[in-house]
Amino acid sequence: DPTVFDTRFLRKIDDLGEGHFGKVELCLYDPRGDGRGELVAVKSLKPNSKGQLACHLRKEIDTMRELYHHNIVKYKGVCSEEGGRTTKLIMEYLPAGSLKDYLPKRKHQTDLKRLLHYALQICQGMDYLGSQRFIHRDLAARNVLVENESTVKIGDFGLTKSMKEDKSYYTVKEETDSPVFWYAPECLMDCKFYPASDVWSFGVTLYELMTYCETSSSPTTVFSEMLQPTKGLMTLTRLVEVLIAGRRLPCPPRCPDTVRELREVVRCWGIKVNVYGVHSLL
Ligand SMILES: Nc1n[nH]c2ccc(-c3ccc(NS(=O)(=O)c4cccc(Cl)c4)cc3)cc12
Repeated sequence: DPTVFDTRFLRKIDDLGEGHFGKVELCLYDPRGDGRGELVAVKSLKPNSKGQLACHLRKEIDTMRELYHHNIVKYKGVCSEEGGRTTKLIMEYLPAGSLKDYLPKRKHQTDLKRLLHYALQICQGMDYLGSQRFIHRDLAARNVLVENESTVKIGDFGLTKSMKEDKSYYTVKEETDSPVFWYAPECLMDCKFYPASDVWSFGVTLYELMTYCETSSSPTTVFSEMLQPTKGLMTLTRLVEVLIAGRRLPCPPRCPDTVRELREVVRCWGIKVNVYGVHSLL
């Protein structure tokens, strides 16, 4: 079975990213032992992670197994260790890394047309995800990978949830280390995630694209300055207050009005009320 990887032949080369409970590593899978094996990206839990997190990773694996799209990172298989008690997710390796790694270094070679081409591909990947009745819940530039200067792929599904047949949203039970500055108001206020919540996060990701993912202009930097000096839970309360007051991330320099309108007025951060929970900001 080509989707089963033997841990004996998996050798770590580098770190690719780290979440609260997991990590993504670049590994060489070299069953012939001649150093000419295949480079893969391996997602695993950090040591001493609690049992329920192993269940989360297995659910992420089950999700990725079902996804086939040009703008979604390819699932390659799994690698089990410790007698099957721990499982690692094996994905295709994209050497250019995430938009967060790539854009700041390529600012002068990336024009508006290409930024919007990336935005379109993120939409195409997310549209496919929605068509499979999944809500991503963590769309952000750090989770969008660059295959080459013309192609990007959604690269992490750690918070992705499937909507039950009879439901149009997902209720969060417990959440740690939440990417609150990418969250729509209904997520912050009611812990409910709708497909439209991903649209809000796409608006924040579009803002990251238009600022070339520069840390000085990042949503975290800008919102933290906006909310000073709150900390912890107060940040969440204060963030909801400023969003209800109508404040938003600023329009990046040289951002065309059409893109600003897409983000702020028409689709992503619009102040709308409807039964489907599209940003139920009053
Ligand atoms: N360069 C790559 N090729 N294939 C990949 C698959 C995933 C990733 C990846 C995807 C997402 C991240 N974002 S991240 O914020 O580091 C992250 C978030 C949640 C959980 C974890 Cl373990 C890591 C970091 C790396 C990179 C590559």
